[in-house]
Amino acid sequence: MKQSLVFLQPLMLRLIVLIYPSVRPEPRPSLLLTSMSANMILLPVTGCFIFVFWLFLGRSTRNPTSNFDISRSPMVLAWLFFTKRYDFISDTFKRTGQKMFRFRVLQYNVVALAGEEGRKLIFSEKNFNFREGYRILGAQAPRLQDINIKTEDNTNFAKLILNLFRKERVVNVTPYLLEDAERRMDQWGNDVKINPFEEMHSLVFQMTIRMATCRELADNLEATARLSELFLLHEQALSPISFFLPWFPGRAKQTKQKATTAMFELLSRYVDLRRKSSVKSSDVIDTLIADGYDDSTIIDITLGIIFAGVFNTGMVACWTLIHLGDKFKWKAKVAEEVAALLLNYASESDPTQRRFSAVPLDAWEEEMPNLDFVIKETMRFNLAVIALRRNLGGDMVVGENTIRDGDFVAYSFGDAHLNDQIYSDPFSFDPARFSDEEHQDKSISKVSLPFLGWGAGRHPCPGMRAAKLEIKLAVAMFLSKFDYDIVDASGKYPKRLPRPDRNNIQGAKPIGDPCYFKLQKKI
Ligand code: HEM
Repeated sequence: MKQSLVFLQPLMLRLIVLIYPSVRPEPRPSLLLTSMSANMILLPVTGCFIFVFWLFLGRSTRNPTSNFDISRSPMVLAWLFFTKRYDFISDTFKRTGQKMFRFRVLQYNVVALAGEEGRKLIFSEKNFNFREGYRILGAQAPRLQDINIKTEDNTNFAKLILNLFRKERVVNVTPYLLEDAERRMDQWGNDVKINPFEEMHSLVFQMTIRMATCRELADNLEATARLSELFLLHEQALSPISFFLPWFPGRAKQTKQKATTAMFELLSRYVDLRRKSSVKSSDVIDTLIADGYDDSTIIDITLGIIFAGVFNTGMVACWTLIHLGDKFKWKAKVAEEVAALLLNYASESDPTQRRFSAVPLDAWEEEMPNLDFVIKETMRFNLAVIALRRNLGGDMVVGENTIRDGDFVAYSFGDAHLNDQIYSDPFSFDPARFSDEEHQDKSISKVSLPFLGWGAGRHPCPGMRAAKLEIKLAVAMFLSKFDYDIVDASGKYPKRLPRPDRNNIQGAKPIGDPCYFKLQKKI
């Protein structure tokens, strides 16, 4: 079988090369099959050829005898890397007992790193490119270039975000974020059951839209809900095929393009509205207009911000409340902290939103140590990011191995966050490990970069201030408005709480039976 396939190898390559311009070395217009019907037949047939070709014949790795190289079919490795990324990396490190291994994902080499040295390397090496790492192998943001809309080059996205989320702008938007939170929570009512991964997530989405666009859009709940649906549609279109064969004109590509076009049209209306308005504000769209960006670039930037924030921020807020609902001592501590903050800065007789708005940004950022520990522990426990980079600086020798020019480099946050040499009993949720209480984890301070939740080294998260504030405002308002119990569909405390899907590359989605919050209004 294998021998006959070897014989067919050049033939298959020729066929692929003839049909698809994107993999052809040189254009040959006369041989291009252009009709739709021909394509509809040829695409699946060629897809099968590609599959068989890679499954059986793709080179495993350059040196299958070394322990560094994982010798399995690149197609199987690609599948594992797409569907079971976290498990595949952790299991392979466990099995090999090494701190570094290389594997092939279709045409790409990926070097996975582990341990303190690996961590320091990936976060500090200047030749490891962040953008290139995520562009091909990371979760895919909606991009206007996918619908053939040109934008200005915006290479320093991180710097732009730091500027957009500088202190005075965040201070201006805070009262409106609180208004969003209060309005939503009042709608939830009393003695009701809500699904946090829907209701809380949707609130944080609205807050992110407010942070990232303009107040007209954030105030329009219908338009915000539509945008949320479109992000979900775009996310759901991500499949192994769309990932590794982005040019393949299948349903996933069409869905992604449809969703991106609809997002573009929706956001265009608001950019246009703000451009025509005579009253300027400090909202992101107005700031970008004032900085001279064209409409497409403004939309591309806002899509990038929403994408960067939306899955993580909403998920961290939801998981924080799940953990608090399970750890009564911490729920009480954080609720007391919120009450003390309000007492300190606001008059008790004022309405809720005004009391919360009276708390200065510095106090939200610095005077909530218990909520800080809980959020940090939530991120340690739940976020299973696989950091990605691409080596663009030539071959690099690391110990006995070489990371070649063009290789991708991957590091699983779980290697630090769920490591029992750094965090005692890492699968138990215990915010005290970060506190100065006696049962803090002493080993945390003895290693480099033990906590990576907000990035580290050359790429710290520039959205941290905005994201942390959204989470704190939503959680604080929730705790001051409600007593809540976690319940399952039958109304009882769940036998097992939901767990984060560590293999999901789009964020820590819950797996297991759904759980709900049973709410009792306090005020
Ligand atoms: C809870 C929410 C968030 C979490 C947990 C989070 C986490 C992270 C992490 C871990 C990294 C580093 C990734 C790596 O090294 O490979 C990062 C980078 C980044 N984050 Fe966030 N982030 C959040 C919210 C946001 C928001 C709201 C924005 C935008 C406003 C944002 C924009 C970015 C950008 C642009 C980078 C890349 C920085 C660079 O290129 O140097 N993030 N984030």
